[in-house]
Amino acid sequence: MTLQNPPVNSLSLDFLTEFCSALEKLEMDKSCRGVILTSGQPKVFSAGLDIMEMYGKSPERCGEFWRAVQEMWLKLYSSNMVIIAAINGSSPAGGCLMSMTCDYRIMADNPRYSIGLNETQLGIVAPFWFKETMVNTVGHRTTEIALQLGQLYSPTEALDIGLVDKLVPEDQIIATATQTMTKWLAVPDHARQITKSMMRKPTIDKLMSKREPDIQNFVSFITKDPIQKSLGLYLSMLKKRKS
Ligand SMILES: CCCC/C=C\CC(=O)SCCNC(=O)CCNC(=O)[C@H](O)C(C)(C)COP(=O)(O)OP(=O)(O)OC[C@H]1O[C@@H](n2cnc3c(N)ncnc32)[C@H](O)[C@@H]1OP(=O)(O)O
Repeated sequence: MTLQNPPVNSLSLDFLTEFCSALEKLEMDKSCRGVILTSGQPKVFSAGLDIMEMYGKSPERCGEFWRAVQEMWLKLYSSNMVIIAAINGSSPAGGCLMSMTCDYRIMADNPRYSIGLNETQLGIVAPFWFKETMVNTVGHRTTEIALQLGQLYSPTEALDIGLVDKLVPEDQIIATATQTMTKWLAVPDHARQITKSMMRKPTIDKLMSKREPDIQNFVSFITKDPIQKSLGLYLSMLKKRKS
């Protein structure tokens, strides 16, 4: 699957809806046992959640957006397929979350790229299921530091802490992902799927049982004046940096 939402694959409501529907089709297709997730945009895997979906929007619209973010995470994290992330660019915040839902992460070895959950840098707080996905990936202590600082890691640093599993030159990323997929698909599906579910089920069940309060939480947090102000400042910083 190639992410195509120019310019930076930000995760808008429309894009998330289309992504989930495409993933669902693959999930139901019994001939499809694995997916390689990559970006069709240069230099960026995904810029994370579309900040415009959280800035100046009505509570109803924010709620609809957050449900779509939850759905994307639930579909990816609980997928029966082998999902390999071929991270061919920067992957901050929601982009890092998306990568962490995959079974294996291969990143392009380019020091200009970065990956991590940088929410605190925007003045917002990663919800419990973002936090738990990271704990499940890199461990508690590393997550504590990473989340409080809103740390973005270079590919080498990400490999050191286990946030990605392998670095390769960018032009070899799909070939490496394909070789890795062959290895994963050699394991009998039922045994691998049960094992995957055993590892991830507690975190998935937790969000499933708290979906509505999590939406309410997000809406009441994101629509607060100081949070809107922080997002506005961050957006203008992004635009200024460009000019
Ligand atoms: C309770 C709340 C919990 C919320 C949980 C998760 C939050 C998130 O996921 S918030 C999103 C966090 N994302 C970021 O901080 C990334 C911001 N973007 C960047 O750092 C860079 O854009 C990036 C490294 C991805 C790419 O750099 P460039 O290739 O140099 O592109 P530009 O910076 O010039 O960006 C092009 C264009 O896109 C706009 N943009 C970038 N990111 C986003 C985004 N996440 N949402 C919306 N729009 C984004 C950027 O402003 C530029 O716009 P124009 O100036 O209008 O062209």
